[in-house]
Amino acid sequence: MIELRDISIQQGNFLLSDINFSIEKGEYVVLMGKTGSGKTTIIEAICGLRSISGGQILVNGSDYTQLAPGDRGVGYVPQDGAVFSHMSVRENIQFALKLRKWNATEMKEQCEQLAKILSISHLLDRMPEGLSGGEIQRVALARALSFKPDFLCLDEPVSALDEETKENLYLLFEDLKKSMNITILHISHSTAEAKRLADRIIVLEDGKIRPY
Ligand SMILES: Nc1ncnc2c1ncn2[C@@H]1O[C@H](COP(=O)(O)OP(=O)(O)OP(=O)(O)O)[C@@H](O)[C@H]1O
Repeated sequence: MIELRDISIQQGNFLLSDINFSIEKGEYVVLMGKTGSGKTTIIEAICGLRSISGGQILVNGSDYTQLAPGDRGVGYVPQDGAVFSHMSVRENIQFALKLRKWNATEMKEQCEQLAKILSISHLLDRMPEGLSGGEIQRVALARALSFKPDFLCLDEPVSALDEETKENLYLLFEDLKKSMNITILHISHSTAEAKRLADRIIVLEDGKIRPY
């Protein structure tokens, strides 16, 4: 279970305060809200990529608030993919595995299995420059899933994809939840997508979290 307790974040003139919500183990929660309402800010705080000015982030009762991003076990798919431009697709996908000292055979197997699932096997030896938006999203997803995270944060992960690829990814997300019991927090602007995937939808409005 992940719990945000009285989180406040100040960046420039933008302030979020007293953000409280929790997500049960294995639950799929979709976070909605107007553009600029602070959804990415919240997800990045959970991943340890934004500093918070108050409150606590608890995972299974342990305080993660000050933990380095790499020690949180959170897989993150940023809004624009944000793949590392100086690394090949394969190196991007294996990045977190290298940090975790997987051996070369395990890294190769895991990378190739994910690439197959996400239909990017033919891209493994390409550099990110020139990849399409949809290809970048799938590389980012493979990178986030590589180390088998317990918790996955998805920031509009299918926004650049065609309907058929979107549907394939929805099936993949549903399978991750069912077969691997991964806890998922997914930002979406699509009510249809949220209803299709979520166990629960929450909305960030006027700086507060409320149920849909
Ligand atoms: N470093 C920063 N300094 C000042 N303001 C910032 C900074 N980073 C983000 N903001 C502001 O914080 C607000 C929330 O941004 P955030 O990206 O979290 O919104 P969002 O809900 O994810 O939006 P969208 O749906 O458009 O992706 C925005 O007004 C943004 O301009």
